[in-house]
Amino acid sequence: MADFPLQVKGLNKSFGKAHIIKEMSFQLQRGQIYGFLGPNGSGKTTTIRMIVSLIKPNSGDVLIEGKSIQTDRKAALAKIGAIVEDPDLYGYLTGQQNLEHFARLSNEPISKERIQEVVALVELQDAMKKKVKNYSLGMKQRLGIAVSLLHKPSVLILDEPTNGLDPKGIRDLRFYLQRLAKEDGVTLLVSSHQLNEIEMLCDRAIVIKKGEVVDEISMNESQTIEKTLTVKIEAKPVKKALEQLAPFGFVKQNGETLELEKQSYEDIPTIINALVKENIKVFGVTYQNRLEDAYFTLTEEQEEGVS
Ligand SMILES: Nc1ncnc2c1ncn2[C@@H]1O[C@H](COP(=O)(O)OP(=O)(O)OP(=O)(O)O)[C@@H](O)[C@H]1O
Repeated sequence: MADFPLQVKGLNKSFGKAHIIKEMSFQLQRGQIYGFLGPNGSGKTTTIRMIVSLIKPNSGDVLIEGKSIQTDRKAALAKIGAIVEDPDLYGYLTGQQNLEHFARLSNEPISKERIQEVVALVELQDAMKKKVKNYSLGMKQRLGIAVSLLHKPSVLILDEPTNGLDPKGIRDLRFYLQRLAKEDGVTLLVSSHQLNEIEMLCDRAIVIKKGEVVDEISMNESQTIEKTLTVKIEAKPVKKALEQLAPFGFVKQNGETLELEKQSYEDIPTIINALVKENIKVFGVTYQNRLEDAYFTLTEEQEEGVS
């Protein structure tokens, strides 16, 4: 039987007359990392706030490990961890003191060993005696994750966790989160606007628009199918470039730009070389990956058909 630690069932939410979330339903498989994508204002944060019971839906339910957030709230929340807004850390306390403080606040007893475990998980051992006000943003983010993991949740929800992180911070975070999923079987839902990051981090992505799920995309497919890029090339003379690109696959001409579908990243230099060696002038090369393509198709082009 399929194992879904988080099930969102027919959620609706209105603010005043505005119907913001409409029959939102999706479910997450255990140990998988899900991206939660959608344009600004599409309802990601509102949905997440309902999942973690910060606000009440008008109708529908959320089941966490089968427990209803409506009728069995305490049991449901015992299995979920989240960072929705900036984690509420105390700057004048050390990392260790912060963790001890949040451990005391927890409904369930949390052992000293568990504190050490979560510190090791986010690799903050060396920073435990340091005051949090002296932490980098990435370290604060990791401490926030450690706090949210104290009570051993099986589902972890992160709302735009890479906001403000530098590239190294983003990469480190990705490694911790992937380890959590693969080694500890934690199921993650991560909202973000960084499509490349979501593609690297996640197994699947749920795409929403105007408060409704429009699709669920598997990232594994895009990783296993090697040739996923649409390469766009501006080159002159266009006709000659078109001839040179033909052996690489289907070429679409869009004004001065040639679009070569289903290419792999590693092939880009070979493609450019084929043009340059024929004295064709290359003015620009861009590429779009599959998630980006899918995202824009789902959230923009459909717009005309709707409303
Ligand atoms: N408390 C509230 N009162 C009234 N309207 C609200 C409230 N919270 C959210 N909204 C509205 O609900 C809609 C969805 O907002 P939400 O923050 O969930 O979107 P989002 O997908 O998380 O956006 P972003 O990507 O910009 O963070 C927006 O139109 C927002 O103005």
